[in-house]
Amino acid sequence: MSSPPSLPPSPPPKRLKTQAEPELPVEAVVGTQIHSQTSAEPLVQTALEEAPVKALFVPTGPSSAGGPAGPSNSKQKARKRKQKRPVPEVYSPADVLFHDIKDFLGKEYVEDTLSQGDSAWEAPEDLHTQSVVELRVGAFTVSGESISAWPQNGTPKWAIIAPFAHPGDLIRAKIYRHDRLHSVADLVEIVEYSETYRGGEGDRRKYPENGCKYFGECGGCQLQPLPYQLQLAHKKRTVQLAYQRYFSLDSSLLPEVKETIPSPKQWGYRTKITPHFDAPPKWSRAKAVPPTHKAKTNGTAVDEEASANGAGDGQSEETAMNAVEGGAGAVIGGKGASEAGPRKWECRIGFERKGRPGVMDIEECPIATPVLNAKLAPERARINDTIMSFTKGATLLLRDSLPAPEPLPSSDSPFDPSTPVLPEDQHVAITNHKLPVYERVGSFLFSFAAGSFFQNNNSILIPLTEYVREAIFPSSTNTTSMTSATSSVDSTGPDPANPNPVQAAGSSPTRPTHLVDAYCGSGLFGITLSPHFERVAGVEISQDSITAAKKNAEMNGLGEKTEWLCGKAEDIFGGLPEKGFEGSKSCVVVDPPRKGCDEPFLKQLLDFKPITVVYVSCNVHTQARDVGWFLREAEARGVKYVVESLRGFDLFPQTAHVESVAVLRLR
Ligand SMILES: C[S@@+](CC[C@H](N)C(=O)[O-])C[C@H]1O[C@@H](n2cnc3c(N)ncnc32)[C@H](O)[C@@H]1O
Repeated sequence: MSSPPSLPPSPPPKRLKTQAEPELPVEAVVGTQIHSQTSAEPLVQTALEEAPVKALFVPTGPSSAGGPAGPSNSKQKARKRKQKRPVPEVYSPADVLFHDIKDFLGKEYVEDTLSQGDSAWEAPEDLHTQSVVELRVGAFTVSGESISAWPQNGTPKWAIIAPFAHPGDLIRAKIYRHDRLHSVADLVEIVEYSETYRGGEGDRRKYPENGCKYFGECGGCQLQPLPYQLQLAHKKRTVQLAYQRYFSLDSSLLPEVKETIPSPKQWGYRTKITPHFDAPPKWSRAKAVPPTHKAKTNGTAVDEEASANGAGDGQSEETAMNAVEGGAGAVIGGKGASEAGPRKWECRIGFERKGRPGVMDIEECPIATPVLNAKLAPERARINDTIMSFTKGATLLLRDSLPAPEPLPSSDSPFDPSTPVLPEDQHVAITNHKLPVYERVGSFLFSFAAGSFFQNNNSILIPLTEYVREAIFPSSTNTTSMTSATSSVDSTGPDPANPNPVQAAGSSPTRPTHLVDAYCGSGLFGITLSPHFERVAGVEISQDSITAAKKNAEMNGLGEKTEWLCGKAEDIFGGLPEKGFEGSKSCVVVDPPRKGCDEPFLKQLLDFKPITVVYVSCNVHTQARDVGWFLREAEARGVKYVVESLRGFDLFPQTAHVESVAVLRLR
């Protein structure tokens, strides 16, 4: 059992007053540009000329530490020649960014430049790494960074990406890297805050007390400075752009993207956090106690994998030195520094920094639930006490759980849905990835291993599963789909007005009686939607997840009604027909990992030919690709599916992430 949470809730009160805040000017999002220019002054300033930079934002680029300014010297040139210039993998964040750049600079210009070979990689002559430039920001990228044109006067030929700035802001930014048709920069200063887009007292960048104290340095929560309604609008735009870019069929086949469904909790919602730390560099360990174990031997609280930074010893050292140069203070005193005393390495436990390697120290994370924040302090102390024994970096796991129910519900004595919902201050934090976590979703209780997948924002799971139900049974939702998805916070059980919707639907040939939960994990959709179906099957590739789903079904008294099938990727639907599941009476919920569905899966889905497909996705870009593929392949077989609705769900407020739900119906 963990100690009770002691941290106060973190939401900044001012931020919640969104009614009076401006609508998102859609043209300010990628796709349209603002190339306004207020100053006739030269907009480029090299680091040599530069006045001392006030550290408004922590510089993020790896080269921020300093170094020669201005035109490349011969070493730099040689390095440039050798530099590999990989074109980003399609659907990756870098590919999405390149689409942003393409939209911003103009498709024709970009395609023309790309066709000329290497010129897309050659930065304009007046733009050097280490130079500080003044920019009027033109747009937002999908990931929530700013994009500005270069040159600022005249036809834009190059884009500059800088964090933490908004369309319309006038900023100073320090270039640290060139890439294909763009440079990446640190934000040095906001000279003028855009009033149209943001501005006012609520602007967290002006009033840092309004938000997370790590904003400006931490790599997470990029959208945090935006009022919540603008975050939702940004995510709607992300869904629209993803389908414009990756759908591959005519856009007339798509409905308008609906408003993003908000998260009931915008702070303190995250039920799982995974802070990590680097191992101490060799030089710091030399004088300390010799290592007694590797991270891997700690089988409880530390994830067995090395840290997400992948930092081995050498890399840790480099990271630490970067940190001292960048002023983050991980190392005190330089090599052999006598005045400052012997150099000392400090352990940092937290998350990735924005735009630079290494971990930043985090004492609290305001998007995490209170019990996780309360547990973070003792976990950090425990690692700090033993840090010299780690030869590899590692990742901690903290997961919010209900206390284990006593007795544990079973098929003989299932979970009682009338059990009161426990208040948050009675939750516990689980740190061993093998231990079970318990979560309540409406009338159902779920259990899964702490290290396995479960959605990380419990507060939105009822609206999400309700929305999926309403999408499957549209006749009952003509007027209520939006309201009930946003307001139903108490239970996902049978509709009291229509307690047996399957029988009530009676003879309707298009009303599914069977549900297939594909990529079912521990059974979230299959179990929460079970009251509305005669039979439910979950299919999955992971045996552990299937075991958890089966147990969850039994715990909730659904053992008889449900089937949980562990399938091979190439035969994932194989076991369904013999269990009585036919496409003509089924709907399928599809919820794959970020890489989306593979072709064998989609082919099997098409062979199955369900009445409705509800595709829930944590990566709208691969979802757009898959939906396009599915419609095209169906058409080729003479089968017609239509995309009935598209909409984002805000599972991760303050971040740029959007969960997307597409509803496809057989015609
Ligand atoms: C995003 S999770 C969704 C889990 C579940 N629907 C939920 O909401 O909790 C994706 C799941 O897909 C499973 N998976 C990955 N590849 C698969 C495949 N080729 N076929 C079936 N399931 C797969 C993973 O094991 C994981 O449980």
